[in-house]
Amino acid sequence: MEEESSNPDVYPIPSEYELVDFVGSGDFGIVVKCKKRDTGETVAIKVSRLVQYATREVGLLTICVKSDTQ
Ligand SMILES: Nc1ncnc2c1ncn2[C@@H]1O[C@H](COP(=O)(O)OP(=O)(O)OP(=O)(O)O)[C@@H](O)[C@H]1O
Repeated sequence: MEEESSNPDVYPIPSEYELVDFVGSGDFGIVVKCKKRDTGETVAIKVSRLVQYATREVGLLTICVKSDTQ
């Protein structure tokens, strides 16, 4: 039986995206392959289990992007 944490149906995907496939899961959430409905662009969306995890990861990625562009 599929583990609940690996089931994309239990996670919200923004309505402008269509769910294509489940990609993988980490300690803090899942990653799904999606297609943007208006442009057809393929993207990976990470859905964190808790908003605190998302906030922390966005903060860390922001630091990485800033460091990379300096
Ligand atoms: N942008 C991406 N494109 C394609 N696959 C991705 C992308 N981001 C993550 N993945 C896949 O989804 C899986 C889960 O990613 P996730 O970031 O949730 O966990 P992780 O990389 O194992 O780290 P952690 O457990 O610390 O969160 C990854 O192992 C990888 O296979």
